[in-house]
Amino acid sequence: MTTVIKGGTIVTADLTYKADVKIDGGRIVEIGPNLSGDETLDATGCYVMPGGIDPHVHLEMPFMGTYSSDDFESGTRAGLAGGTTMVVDFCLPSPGQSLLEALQMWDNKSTRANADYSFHMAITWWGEQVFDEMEIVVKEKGINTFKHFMAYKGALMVDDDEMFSSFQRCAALGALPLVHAENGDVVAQMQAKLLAEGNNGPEAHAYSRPAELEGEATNRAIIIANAVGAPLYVVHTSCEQAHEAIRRARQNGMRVYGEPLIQHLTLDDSEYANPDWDHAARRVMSPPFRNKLHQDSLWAGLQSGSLQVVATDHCAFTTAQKRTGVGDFTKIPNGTGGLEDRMPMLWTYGVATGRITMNEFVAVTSTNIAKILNIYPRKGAILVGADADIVVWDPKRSKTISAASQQSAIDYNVFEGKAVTGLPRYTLTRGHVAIEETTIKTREGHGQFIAREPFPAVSSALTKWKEVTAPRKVQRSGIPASGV
Ligand SMILES: NC(=O)NCCC(=O)O
Ligand SMILES: [Zn+2]
Ligand SMILES: [Zn+2]
Repeated sequence: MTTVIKGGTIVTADLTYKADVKIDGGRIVEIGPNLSGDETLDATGCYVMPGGIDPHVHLEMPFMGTYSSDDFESGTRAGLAGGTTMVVDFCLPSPGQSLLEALQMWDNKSTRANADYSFHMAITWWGEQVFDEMEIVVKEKGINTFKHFMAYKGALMVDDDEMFSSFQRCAALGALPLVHAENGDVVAQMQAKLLAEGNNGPEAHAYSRPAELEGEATNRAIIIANAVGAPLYVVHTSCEQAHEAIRRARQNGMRVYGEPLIQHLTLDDSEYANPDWDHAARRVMSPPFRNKLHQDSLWAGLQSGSLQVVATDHCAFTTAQKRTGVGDFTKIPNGTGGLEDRMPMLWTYGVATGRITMNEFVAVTSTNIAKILNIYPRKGAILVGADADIVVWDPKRSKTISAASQQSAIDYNVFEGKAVTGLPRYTLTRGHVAIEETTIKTREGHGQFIAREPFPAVSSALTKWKEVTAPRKVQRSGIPASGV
């Protein structure tokens, strides 16, 4: 059966034009005027864009003694409702656990996904087994990205030694290292000091993770990546200090990418001063929300191209889960939701305000990350042959965000009460119409794992450059006698 999206304006990262889109077998088969098919979707007054890709989500994540409450079913349903057609989750081996064994656990969890997905592999410890299994992960399991937590001391954190070894292995395999950049040692000390001083509320979470600690760690990760000749992707870049490090590295010719979150772009640290403990705790995430100057920096990065991707780090915990940390902020599970709201919030606060163009919106919500993850143009494109992961975006549809009507499994929404204009009329996942305005037609299990090849071009360029600039022993004909 063929489907035609008719009467809309196609908006991609670099083009805006009027055309119909014909879909067959889950792929785009024709783009042009006056197309017809078995089924027609009316896109009059709408923009036809690549579905969003959220490269940073944690569905059913085991973390801080509990599991994040959205699983692959509710999480991908929430994503589709907001125009996101693919997510990338993080496979997290426990320290000492085989990467392949952990991957099997993540494979089991993801079978209920409504939309396509992929995994990043986390490096949570280092040894010969990890070194060997990284090759299998890249060459046989279709994963070309490895995540490193520079925070969460005593849990997921790795040190500089481990990062250097892992980044080196990434470079050799043509894989991309990712970092959560915060100085975990100093954060741990600051947490202990704040608690000892009686500062145990959710606001102390923000005090314990100042922007300088993110900037320092971002810079450190960049320097390590550069030392081994690896590219680098910095997740949830939240502040000017981290952005500055990324900007400087890029100006110096390094392949470093930065990913602000929609939460950091639109919500600020005044939330932690709320007298309602639940309100503040629901917004505890790492890095924490920052002030408006940092927000301006992140927006400027998206505008100028020094930051490339807007994600959510969707990691949703219920109020009951958050309350584990009453009396001790270090026990509040870190994470917030955002999958359903990323695209409408970015459209409302980005495109509708004139901060970014429609084409830039497409670039930062899908095309750039599709290229970074090496899945372009299968994903992130409106092109013949691409997967029909499409959002028919109605710039006039509006709503007020509310937990009462959201798809996420949790009982609140950090964007509660925000009025957004710009919502999906239809969201298609490989040709299946999963969302028709407020009607949910998702199919559990429809989502497929998207394998990602390594990056031969980037890694061979960096390796070549490393070789050209490598330290060389100076050959000397005569060596003077020692002076002693
Ligand atoms: N960000 C956060 O607070 N929770 C999820 C885990 C992570 O990405 O650090
Ligand atoms: Zn993180
Ligand atoms: Zn995360």
